[in-house]
Amino acid sequence: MFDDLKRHAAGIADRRIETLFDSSDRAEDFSVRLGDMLFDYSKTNIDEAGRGLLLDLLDRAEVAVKRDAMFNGQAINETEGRAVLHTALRNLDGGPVLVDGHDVMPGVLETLARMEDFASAVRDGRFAGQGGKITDVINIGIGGSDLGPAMAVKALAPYHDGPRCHFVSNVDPADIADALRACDPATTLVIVASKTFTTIETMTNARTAKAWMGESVADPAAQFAALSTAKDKTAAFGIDASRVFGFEDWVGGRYSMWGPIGLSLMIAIGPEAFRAFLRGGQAMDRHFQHAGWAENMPAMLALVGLWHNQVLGHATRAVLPYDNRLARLPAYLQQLEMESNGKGVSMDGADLAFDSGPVVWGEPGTNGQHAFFQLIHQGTRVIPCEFLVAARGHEDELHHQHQLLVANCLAQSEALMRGRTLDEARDKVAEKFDGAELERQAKHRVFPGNRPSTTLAYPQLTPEVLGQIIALYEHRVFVEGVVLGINSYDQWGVELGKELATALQPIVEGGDASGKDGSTAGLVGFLRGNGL
Ligand SMILES: O=P(O)(O)OC[C@H]1O[C@](O)(CO)[C@@H](O)[C@@H]1O
Repeated sequence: MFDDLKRHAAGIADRRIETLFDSSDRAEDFSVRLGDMLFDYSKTNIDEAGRGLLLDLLDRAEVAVKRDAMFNGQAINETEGRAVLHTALRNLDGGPVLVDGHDVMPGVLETLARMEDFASAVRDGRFAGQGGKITDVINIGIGGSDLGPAMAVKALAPYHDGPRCHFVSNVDPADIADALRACDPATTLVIVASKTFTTIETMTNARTAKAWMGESVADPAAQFAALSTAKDKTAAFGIDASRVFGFEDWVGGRYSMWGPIGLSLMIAIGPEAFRAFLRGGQAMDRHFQHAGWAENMPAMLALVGLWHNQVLGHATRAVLPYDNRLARLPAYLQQLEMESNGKGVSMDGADLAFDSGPVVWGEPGTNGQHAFFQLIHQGTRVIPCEFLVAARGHEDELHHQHQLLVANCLAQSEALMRGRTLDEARDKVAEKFDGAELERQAKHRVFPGNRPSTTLAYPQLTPEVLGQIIALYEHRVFVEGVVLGINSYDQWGVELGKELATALQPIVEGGDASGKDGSTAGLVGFLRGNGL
């Protein structure tokens, strides 16, 4: 799949990225626009020929056919026999979407309307707790039932005019305990978010929250809502059907924030702003479906990823939002990308002949600059960086501070590309040192440069722009997955640990650990000896 590209890469191995800018319109040529969003990949070593070979991948993998199959509701999640239709959740004014001949859109729009009614009632007090208007919402969920809304509530803080939102995910009792301590049970709404309504962490925390509420109010279940595909289980938990917001198995957990799983976000920012978020996602869908590949933002973002990870062999990529409210975006993308494309076999069960998706990690700038950027600039491994930056923040009175943020973002990608030569480093320290000491000191100040980065730039982090960004990354994952020939929509790799945890529970509660391996038995013994 990648042989031609690897040969091409070998041929340009010594070429420096900045020399590509000798052609004056490179910045324009090697960037993609959607409305007022810009994806700039000119600071990579991709040239015209390399881009041509990358674009060939899309045809060879029949990405267009598979993209259409996804939007048309075919069961492209082959190992689970399911369609993949999170796009239907934001198909606000679109046409019918058929699954097995049945149009899912009336159901999607009806659920959206019910969510809007409920969110409005919570926000304006028509739905109240047993002690009055809802002041706090606790979303209990994990993975895709947590990361999306948690990331988005933080991202859209300037639009947050509803009750406070708390997100509890970890089975570590510290997580729920901290949230409960901050809330009054009589004015708190608990949302249990779980596609399956079986996830051990979520169900354990939900029971803890119900017991906590039961100590203070007469009818704790009346202050619970549920977001799930499993209505029998939400009923068994005691949550009235009027506060259950269902979805179908064609919405994957990590793709689910556009529907009921986004309820906490909708309560926080209001139905109108939530619709703007959906509209942003839908705009990216339309672009992905209709733009030619070279002008197609998700496709080009995917090809840049494949170039860096599968062709050049860089094992990780850093996501670096110079937008502090996107602090949870790297964690969100870790699930989206790594749970989707962290697979070792292709769709037909054959061992993958190349690397699976990369390790994704990151932190907002400028914080990262004072932490791990040292390694990105001077470490021996190349880490492709993906910057995100807005033209303006929401703090108009502090715009000068925002400008400083932007200067830092642009400076980092420039520094990564240009680096600093030994001669330049010598000049820096020539006044202080001479002779062998000058050489030694200068060496430490050399930056190899030639390190690739991309920048996604947008006017402001509005709900609509956030929708575009999230849908952009979703489609990127799809394209990369299709080219790699894997199923991006299952997650069998999370099962073994879950099974072993279930088997270990009776052992950590005092059972016999002798059947376990020496390390596990030893750790149980140590922890027991220290209060387990
Ligand atoms: O929404 P649920 O069913 O509780 O699942 C939570 C998360 O657990 C996973 O299944 C992985 O364990 C994720 O894919 C999912 O987002």
